[in-house]
Amino acid sequence: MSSRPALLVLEDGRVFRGQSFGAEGETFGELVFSTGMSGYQETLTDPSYRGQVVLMTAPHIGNTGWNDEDGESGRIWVQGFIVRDPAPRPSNWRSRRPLDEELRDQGIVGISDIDTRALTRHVRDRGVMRVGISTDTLDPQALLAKVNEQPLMAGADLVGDVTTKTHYVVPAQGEKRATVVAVDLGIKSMTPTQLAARGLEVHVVPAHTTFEQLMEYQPDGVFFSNGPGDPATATGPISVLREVLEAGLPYFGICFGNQLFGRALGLDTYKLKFGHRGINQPVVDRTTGKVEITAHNHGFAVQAPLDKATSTEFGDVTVSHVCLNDDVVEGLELRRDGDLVAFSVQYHPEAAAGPHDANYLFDRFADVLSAGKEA
Ligand SMILES: NC(=O)CC[C@H](N)C(=O)O
Repeated sequence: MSSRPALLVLEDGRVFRGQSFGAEGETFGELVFSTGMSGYQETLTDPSYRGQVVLMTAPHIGNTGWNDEDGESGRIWVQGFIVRDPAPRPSNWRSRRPLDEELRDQGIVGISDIDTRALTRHVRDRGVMRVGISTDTLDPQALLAKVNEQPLMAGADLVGDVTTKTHYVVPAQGEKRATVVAVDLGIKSMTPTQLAARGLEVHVVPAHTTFEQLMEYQPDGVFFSNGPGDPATATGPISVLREVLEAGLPYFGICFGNQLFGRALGLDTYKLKFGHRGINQPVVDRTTGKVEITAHNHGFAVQAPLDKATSTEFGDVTVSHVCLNDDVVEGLELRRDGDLVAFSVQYHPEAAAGPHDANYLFDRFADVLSAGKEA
């Protein structure tokens, strides 16, 4: 591992000095922290982290190395990576190479050996902000000047960077129950697999697909994935989603797909002070009162009244799930004449990395699709 010095400067001028970790060079982005004790490979490869520099609050990172199975996509998407204490040697039967080597191969600039607890507390107090990490510019004022030139996450339209260029099909496993179009706003590889495991034939399509193009696949329902950036900028997918709801097609959305659902229904989204990122966030299902431990990665959220339904042109929308830490909206349900027609969650039922408590939501979508086909 390199012992070259690296510098980290926050947009408010706070400075941390550490060691180069991963690639050498310079990088910028929005600094966010993840509290997951495990799952760094999934975090690094989650397309929703486009534009962000991720700090792991767990101090010892890299223990299980890098394997060929746990990636959520074909590459690392984070803009930079911050750890306290990198494991010098991976130890796991699936490990193919050390994390540091993989970061270097993919050109991801990181920093280690800094007080990640102090940095996390700073972000919790002041809110997320832009950051720069460099092994080249070791003068804080010079790096700060560059940090201040970077774009903000509010207003960032990043879906075009991560979406698939072409349509592809993930065939249904077992007997086919229905056809789904999954709009890729930054989809993770295991999400279509989870849908296919419920007997759904999944057509994954680029983010800019129009309603007419999407209907050519004759879907029984539509799915919108997770994705990076500010949901307010995704005006194209939002208007497609309004057409989907207008046509009465069942809908399921995850994370960004929850935020776009909210916006399609006329609700607002807003930026959280420091977001939710980790794999042990408690969420209550307000219908059953059951608590789920869930995986989160979101910096924006939907604004909706918790205690009453909001009537919209498409039906009545209610908040189905709420985060027990801070009452943030974590799920929405749209009913027409009492029947569930569309729903979404702000968290990650695909559970990569993370607990499987919320896996039932994929079953729920398959059931809504089957009910729609019978009607
Ligand atoms: N994982 C996601 O889909 C993230 C959605 C959005 N970019 C946010 O930060 O809130």
